[in-house]
Amino acid sequence: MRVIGLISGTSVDGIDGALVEISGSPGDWHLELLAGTTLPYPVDLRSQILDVCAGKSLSMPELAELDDAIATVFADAALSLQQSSEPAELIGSHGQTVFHRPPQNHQLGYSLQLGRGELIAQLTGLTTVSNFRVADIAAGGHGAPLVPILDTYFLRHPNYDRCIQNLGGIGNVTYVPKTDNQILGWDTGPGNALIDLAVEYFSEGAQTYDRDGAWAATGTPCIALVEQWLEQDFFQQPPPKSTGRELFGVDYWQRCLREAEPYNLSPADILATLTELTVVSIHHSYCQFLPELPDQILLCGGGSHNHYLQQRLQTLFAPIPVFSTSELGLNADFKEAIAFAVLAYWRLLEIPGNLPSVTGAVSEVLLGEIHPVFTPNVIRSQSLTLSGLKTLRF
Ligand SMILES: Nc1ncnc2c1ncn2[C@@H]1O[C@H](COP(=O)(O)OP(=O)(O)OP(=O)(O)O)[C@@H](O)[C@H]1O
Ligand SMILES: CC(=O)N[C@H]1[C@@H]2OC[C@@H](O2)[C@@H](O)[C@@H]1O[C@H](C)C(=O)O
Repeated sequence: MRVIGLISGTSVDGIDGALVEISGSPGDWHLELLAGTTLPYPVDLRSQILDVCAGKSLSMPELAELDDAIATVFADAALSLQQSSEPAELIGSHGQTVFHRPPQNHQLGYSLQLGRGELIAQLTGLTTVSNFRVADIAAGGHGAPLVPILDTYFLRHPNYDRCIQNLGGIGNVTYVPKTDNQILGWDTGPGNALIDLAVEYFSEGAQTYDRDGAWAATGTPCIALVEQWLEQDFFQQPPPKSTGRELFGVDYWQRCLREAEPYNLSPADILATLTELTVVSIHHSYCQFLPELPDQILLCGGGSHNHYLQQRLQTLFAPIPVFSTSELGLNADFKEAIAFAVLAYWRLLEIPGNLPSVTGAVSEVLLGEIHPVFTPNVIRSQSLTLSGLKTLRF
């Protein structure tokens, strides 16, 4: 089946879309990436989303308008993906996280993704699965990270214990041992979110990220500050754990800037220090929470293009090799989008998509809500599901 996966992550840079041909059966899935695209958000919409992530209040009508504006851009990404390829049959849309609160004590977590699936279905004419995190949260889990199940199926190696490290706005790891031992995974802390905020501040809005890590590479990290920041509770907390811009967002960045003042650091030094926080927090969490260090570290997400960050990881983890999932055939830029295509497909097949050993949920659950396409007097998705039933032996 040809499925489109869509996501905008915590960097809020735009919608990553992947058109994927999925075939096979449980235990023997096959994936082919037919097309990938990144559609940047319109500047105004991006700044509205970032304001909401930073705590700005919205009235209910404003919330509805924002939800639909995001859904419309997601639908545009799905439509543009099909312009030069055969049409898709299904969409899995993660949406845009604007608020994430992990579960605490006996209080359920809360995670809100905007860009409603029913509007994407209407605008694209394709059945759309969305709201992937809520079922895991209802089962007591964090609802994140969800991509580890994809890593498990597609990146397990018989001879190597692997860590797959995503470097998005937030960083997260999947530990895939060579044996049938338990898969582990958690959010490691900041990925690029603080680096992006610093670049935007120091370039007075002219740049939004440190391309290839070139700016940070001209600075020197302040190790005393990194050690001070690493003492924070989140880094010491054992998995399951998840986080977001609520913690590693604007307030955190402003605190970093204040705490850097006594050290008289240049912008390049501050960028190198924030990059070092990402690197050291990853190393610290592997050393603390893995049964043993892996044989290989595979990078994905936009931060895998940051050469300085990659070199610092390589130096800290030497002699463990650090390289991109793209080198193994799983596109590092579209892996998350691919994952939501796969999860949508599994939702139709009624295959659970969460890993309780990662999210902390009490059980496996079906992820995602199915939004059919309603045309006058006909529910289009029924024919899709019925033909699916035949070929997939529902
Ligand atoms: N060439 C590059 N050099 C350095 N950094 C880069 C480069 N390309 C992308 N990035 C970084 O990657 C970020 C986007 O990464 P990605 O799209 O994986 O994040 P995301 O999906 O929004 O986040 P998350 O995975 O946390 O949900 C950008 O904000 C930027 O900081
Ligand atoms: C709530 C939320 O959107 N979490 C994101 C975020 O970005 C990276 C990390 O934190 C990860 O836990 C998750 O996204 C990916 C797609 C996941 O669920 O695996």
